[in-house]
Amino acid sequence: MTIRSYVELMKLRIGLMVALMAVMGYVAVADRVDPSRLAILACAMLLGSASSSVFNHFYDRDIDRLMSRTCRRPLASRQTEHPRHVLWLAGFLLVAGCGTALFFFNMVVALHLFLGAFFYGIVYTVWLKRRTWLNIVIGGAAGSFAVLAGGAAVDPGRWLLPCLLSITLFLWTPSHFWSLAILLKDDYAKANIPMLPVVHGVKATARAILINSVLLVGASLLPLAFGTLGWFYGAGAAGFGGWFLWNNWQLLRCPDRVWARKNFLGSMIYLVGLFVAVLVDVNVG
Ligand code: HEM
Ligand SMILES: CC(C)=CCC/C(C)=C/CC/C(C)=C/COP(=O)(O)OP(=O)(O)O
Repeated sequence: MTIRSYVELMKLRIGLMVALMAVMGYVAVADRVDPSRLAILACAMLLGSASSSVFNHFYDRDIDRLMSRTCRRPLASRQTEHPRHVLWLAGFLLVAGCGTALFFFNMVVALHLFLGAFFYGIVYTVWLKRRTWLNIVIGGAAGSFAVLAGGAAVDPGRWLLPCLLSITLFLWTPSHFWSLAILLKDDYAKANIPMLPVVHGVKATARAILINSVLLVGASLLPLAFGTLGWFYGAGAAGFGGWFLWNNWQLLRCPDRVWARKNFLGSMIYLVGLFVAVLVDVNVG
């Protein structure tokens, strides 16, 4: 396997977004942002996310082989005769991530980072993904731990706002993934993975996305309701939320691949929009 293959195992583009969520948790509660500590936090989250992604590649290599989107991945395409060796990389990354969090911040940050990796690598990948369409509803908590880790990096005692934002990220994940699952329905059916569109169909999935996103947008306004963020955030959360719900509504009216892709990409735009809304509110509000 090449270096490029090992980097591919880490799913770094997703890890960068996970790190961004930790940054969101940090800036939401920090009185003063220390750029060097923020960079260390982001690196620790990237290490934790990469660890669970490497394990996910290892554990899922059999089903990845069956899906057109994933069959060319390093372990699925048998770039190595001894895939088990990547578990040492996953372990090293996890120890490096948790050790960085413990050394530069505190035990709470390290615990949240570990739990994020555990929820993705074990709860979602091993226990749920192949068993139930609820896999993403429960496994989606993985990303929530990134926000909690970011808040705890400032002060574990300032837990309310990071908790409220982590509820938002928890509810964001199903809408994010189910949109993609509509696009990948045939792939998942080939691999016998019980994703919602495979089990209940595209229309039911589009309906579930809309219902879930109503809860998501409602939850995103909790920081305003609790007075932990101001109207700049509220306006941003309501604006981006309304735009995301409109996209979800179009997908329900026309549950095709075009709107599914728009919703998947829109889920990322929405999440970045929430991050910007937090940033503006804590700096301007
Ligand atoms: C267990 C929860 C999650 C599941 C099952 C999930 C599922 C997926 C899948 C299957 C992809 C396509 C990956 C590919 O084709 O390479 C993807 C892409 C992506 N996900 Fe998620 N996701 C989850 C949580 C998250 C979280 C927490 C974030 C960030 C906060 C996130 C951000 C992204 C991004 C940025 C991409 C596009 C990356 C790329 O194009 O390579 N996801 N997600
Ligand atoms: C704090 C911390 C370390 C959090 C971890 C957050 C995290 C990495 C969440 C999972 C993101 C993801 C790529 C899921 C896809 O898995 P999949 O197996 O459904 O996707 P695939 O089919 O593309 O492999």
